[in-house]
Amino acid sequence: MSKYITSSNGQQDETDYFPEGFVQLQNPNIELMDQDILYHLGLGSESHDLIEMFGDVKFVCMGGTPKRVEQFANYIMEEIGHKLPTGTTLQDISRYSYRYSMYKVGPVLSISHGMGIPSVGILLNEVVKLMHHARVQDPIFFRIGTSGGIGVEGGTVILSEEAVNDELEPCYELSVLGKKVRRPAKLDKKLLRELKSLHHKEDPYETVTGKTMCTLDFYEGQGRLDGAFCHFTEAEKMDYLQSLKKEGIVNIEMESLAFAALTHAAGIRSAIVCVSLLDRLKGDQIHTPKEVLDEWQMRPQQLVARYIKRYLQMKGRISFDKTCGAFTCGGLCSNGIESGMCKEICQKAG
Ligand SMILES: O=P(O)(O)O[C@@H]1C[C@H](O)[C@@H](CO)O1
Ligand SMILES: O=c1cc[nH]c(=O)[nH]1
Repeated sequence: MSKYITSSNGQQDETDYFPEGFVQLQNPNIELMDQDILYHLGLGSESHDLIEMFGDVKFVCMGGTPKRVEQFANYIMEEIGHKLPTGTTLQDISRYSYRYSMYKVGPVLSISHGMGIPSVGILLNEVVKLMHHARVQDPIFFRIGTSGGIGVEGGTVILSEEAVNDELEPCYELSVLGKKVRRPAKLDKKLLRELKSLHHKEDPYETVTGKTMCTLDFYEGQGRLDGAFCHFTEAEKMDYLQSLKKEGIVNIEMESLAFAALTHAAGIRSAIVCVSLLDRLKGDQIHTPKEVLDEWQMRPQQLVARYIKRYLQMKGRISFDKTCGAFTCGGLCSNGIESGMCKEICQKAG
């Protein structure tokens, strides 16, 4: 797996490899500190044994609301057959931060990120540091979200090929010391292909791929006519949304840029799986009944759960082939599973 380093000008080079897959921080100050307080998670590098608590994490799954991530934690627990110690229940590890919710189910962390780039950006800073302090190796991050589709029916699952800003650039811009720093908002292409291959033809919905536009607002910022403020016409809105469609934008949401850019900057493979709540070419308001929305929100969770299950199953099926002296994945490779994924697991087992 390629890893990235960021040079002092903020540009990324795909030239270096971080040792052993540990998550590296691009901040020399952290190692010099006596302790690192992950304030918004309610954790600290001295107050908690982060290696003991989180060292076995492989997947970090994020979504906007505390309810969704609690639901995902319970769902993935069922799916992977994870058993909690007798007499215990799932606990929100970050409950005393009163900001984000975090649940751990074996190798899976399920964390809420709130709404918008600032909220997901703060969280990602602390989760990347958590991965580093806990010495987690090669984690994979997913955003499990909701979005507005562009020419895409409500209930459709959308896998993001890349995240773009409202100028359609795959670039996350942040002001640092009063100067704009731009970071590429890249998602992992192989992970995207693997997720796409996990759509079943029996699934009662479509799974599509395309570009995701990330905005700073839900109303005017997404061309809605139904906010408290609106100074454009229906015709202007439709022209704008049609122009997005022509550019290959399939959905709009509010976190993808920071999510893609910060995971990429940290050398972490990531993917964004959102459900469309409506087709924005047909309206602005979300009329769909709550029970239907709840069912739709399960769809990205199901796809990510399939990926996690398959990954863990493959891990359990690794064996050593004495004839060729290599690790093989129990015949799975010849059954159409991406060889890169097998290699990654095999190398670890080796
Ligand atoms: O993950 P969620 O469902 O929070 O993502 C989208 C983008 C905004 O955070 C929010 C707007 O309703 O939904
Ligand atoms: O239209 C939508 C729906 C969900 N989330 C968004 O950001 N926009």
